[in-house]
Amino acid sequence: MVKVRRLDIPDVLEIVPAKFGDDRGFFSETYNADKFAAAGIDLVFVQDNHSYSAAKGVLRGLHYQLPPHAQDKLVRVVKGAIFDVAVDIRRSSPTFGKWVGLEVSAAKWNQILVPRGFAHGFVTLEPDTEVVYKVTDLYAPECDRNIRFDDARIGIEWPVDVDAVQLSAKDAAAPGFASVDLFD
Ligand SMILES: Cc1cn([C@H]2C[C@H](O)[C@@H](COP(=O)(O)OP(=O)(O)O[C@H]3O[C@H](C)C(=O)[C@H](O)[C@H]3O)O2)c(=O)[nH]c1=O
Repeated sequence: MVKVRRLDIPDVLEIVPAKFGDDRGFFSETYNADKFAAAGIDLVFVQDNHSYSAAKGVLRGLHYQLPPHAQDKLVRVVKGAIFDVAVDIRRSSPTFGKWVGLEVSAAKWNQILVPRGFAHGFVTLEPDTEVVYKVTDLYAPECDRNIRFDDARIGIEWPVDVDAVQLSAKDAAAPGFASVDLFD
């Protein structure tokens, strides 16, 4: 049984797979193509990613890949917790420029589906956080783009002190929303 909930931007989904506990621990099918398709998530994933962030307040994003290598992302947290954000960057969308956020954590055992056409980012809420995610297209650096996490036009309400986040050099130098390549 896979529970699926549409977030305020309905293309972005929260997924909670079943978790079977016993006196040894637990077992969970964290992805099952048939069960996810039956729940409306009919995607073919071609790459798995795993990132570890040592500190609370590590912020990765906002990132996306342009077509022809746009990626849908199925994100979950195997240790710790993140505040995950998806930003609609499809010009033709009624929610263009809008963002939605969700706490994703090992404790909640939830996942977020961030479709292609969205910029993605997260900030860690705990130290030693490990994020694993499946993507529907391979890494293509030439199509990789980023947007400033604190762009005022998007107005993401990060639940951390944004003056104290830890960024990669690439993300610290990211352009503003007004000057990036978008989706049609
Ligand atoms: C994304 C990616 C990166 N890399 C290499 C490139 C760099 O040498 C190194 C770190 O890459 P980056 O700093 O882009 O990693 P993150 O800041 O965690 O970026 C990711 O985090 C945000 C939240 C995302 O949604 C994307 O999946 C991705 O952009 O891994 C690869 O070899 N393959 C890949 O698919």
